[in-house]
Amino acid sequence: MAKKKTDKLRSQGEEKSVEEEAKEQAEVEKEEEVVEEEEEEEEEEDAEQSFTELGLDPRLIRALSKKSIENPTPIQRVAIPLILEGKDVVARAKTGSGKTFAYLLPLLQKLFSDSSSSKSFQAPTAFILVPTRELCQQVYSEVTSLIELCRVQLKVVQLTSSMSNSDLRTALAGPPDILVSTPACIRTCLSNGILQPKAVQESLSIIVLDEADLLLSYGYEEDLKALTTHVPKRCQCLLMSATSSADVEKLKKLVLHNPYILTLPEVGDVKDDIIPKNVQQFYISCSARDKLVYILALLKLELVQKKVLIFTNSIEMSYRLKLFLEQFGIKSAVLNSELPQNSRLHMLEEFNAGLFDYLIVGDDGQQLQKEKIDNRDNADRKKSKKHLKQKLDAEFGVVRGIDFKNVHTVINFEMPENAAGYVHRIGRTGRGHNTGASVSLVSPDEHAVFEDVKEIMAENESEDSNFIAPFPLLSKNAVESLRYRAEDVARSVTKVAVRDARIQDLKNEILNSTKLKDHFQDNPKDLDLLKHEKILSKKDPAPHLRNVPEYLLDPTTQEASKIVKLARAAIGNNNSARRGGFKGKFKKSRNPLKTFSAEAPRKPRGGMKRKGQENSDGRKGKRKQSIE
Ligand SMILES: Nc1ncnc2c1ncn2[C@@H]1O[C@H](COP(=O)(O)OP(=O)(O)OP(=O)(O)O)[C@@H](O)[C@H]1O
Repeated sequence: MAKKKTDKLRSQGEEKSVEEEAKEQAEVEKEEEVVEEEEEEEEEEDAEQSFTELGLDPRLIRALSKKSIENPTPIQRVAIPLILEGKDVVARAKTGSGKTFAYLLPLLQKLFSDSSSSKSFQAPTAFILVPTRELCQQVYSEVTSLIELCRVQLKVVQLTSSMSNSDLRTALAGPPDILVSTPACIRTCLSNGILQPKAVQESLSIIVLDEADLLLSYGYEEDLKALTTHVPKRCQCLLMSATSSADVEKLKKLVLHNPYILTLPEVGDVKDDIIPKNVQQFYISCSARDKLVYILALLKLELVQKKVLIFTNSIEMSYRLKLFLEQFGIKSAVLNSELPQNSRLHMLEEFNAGLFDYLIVGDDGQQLQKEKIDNRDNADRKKSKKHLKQKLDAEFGVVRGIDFKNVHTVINFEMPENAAGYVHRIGRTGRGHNTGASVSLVSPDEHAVFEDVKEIMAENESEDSNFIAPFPLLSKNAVESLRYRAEDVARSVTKVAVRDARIQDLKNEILNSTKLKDHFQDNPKDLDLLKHEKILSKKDPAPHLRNVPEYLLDPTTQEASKIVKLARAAIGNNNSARRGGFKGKFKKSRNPLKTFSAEAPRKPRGGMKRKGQENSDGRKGKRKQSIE
């Protein structure tokens, strides 16, 4: 570059001595160096702007550092200073782009300085509203951990609609500084006089609507309307969303007074450019029947990197897959809407902590029914248009917003119902600054949805954009070499085995409850009862559990089943093998599901529940429904 400048000087036709030229050349070079240095510094500043430069409190920076988070993500770079300035903000950024810290960090910082004045208030200073209980728990954990690391005196509570009025009252006594909840629960608190509207008007200084694009589709519009009438004008409102849908626009008008809209360039429109660029996407075309062989090959031959999140479309298929993989020594856990809330959270924690590598998610859409809208009229809901939309959103109800940590690969064992579901599933990898990959097993009857997905990818295609390529690492021979064994084992995973596994998971959850352990210490007879029931059920299982009904078995499975029975008889051990036929091969302690220690009280039959006993989230016995 310096040379160019000197050439230019020459081209101007000036006659100079060699000495003068050398001097000039040196000056130009020096000048260039300075310019280059300045440019580099500017670039670095842009890319590496630190949390300190964003004006973040050193306590928060230290806390982040302890979590190995050193540099802000783009959304954090833009949002944090604005929120610190007190602006209302609508922030749209891809899933996994760090939106939670983008609002939590400035929110906490504001509360650090307000904490002394807020003590006279009768209601929390900050509300964080999310669509599901899982998200509630996730945000609550994140806030609690930051507060602990910062060593500040701030109190945070999470409230769910399933808590009794007295539990809600107890939680709100004080009051806490931060309340994490769903809109439905806040409405309950307001209408039951647990939260006084006047107190809210006086205290509330910041309200966050997280996963805003889901709040309306989850049916919270009326709840939000009920709350907004009590939100004071001076209250700062933040709206965080992964997409820019009509619902977000509606919500913006409903809640925000004078919003500062952050439209990050990488955020698309309804097509939702929300798959991180650092996720490589692959597909494998195969018949539905061959999917088990293919996934076995992928995992057994270690062709995908761990940790792996595997999506199916039903709980039944999830357990089938788990039992199938288990036969090959691949241990996994099933996350599904059937398991009680605390078990799901506990399983997530274990997966995130790296205690096991394969998590199968039954993305069955039922979770929504359990999670949202606790105390409202279902008949009305069924009639509403919203209900239809909720059904669609349920597609990613299990996964949306949940922060699965360090997932390297997402496998679509079954394709989701629609392209939006695909995008949300794939968005579980490549989060933060990580890279990731996805492999979708696509059968002929899933081609329509796959075509939709490809269309979306093509629309977003640019030089460094996403595309879906055939999975290159799996040869036909490799698949064929596993086919015989895989098909043999697949046949042994019967409907009854699947049902037993589901029931067993629920039982484990009951028996491993920490709170129940305390209860059993006080009431040993209750434990005897449960054990007795276990022994009885082992000795004398109901015929429909013991024997696979004929109509469920194809001839090969019947044959296999006979052989297994003969083999058992020959070794004189009818008890060691379980009804599923193979689960007993694995040690309890090594199965992640066996380590559940969910803290909620179980309410097994036989009146074991201690009066007033509470779940870890403050709820009183509500497990019965789940167990049944
Ligand atoms: N500055 C950062 N550096 C590195 N990792 C980060 C940073 N900020 C957040 N993360 C991590 O990135 C992951 C995704 O963050 P987060 O859950 O906030 O994303 P999100 O945008 O809210 O996604 P979603 O829309 O799916 O909820 C989390 O594990 C979080 O700890």
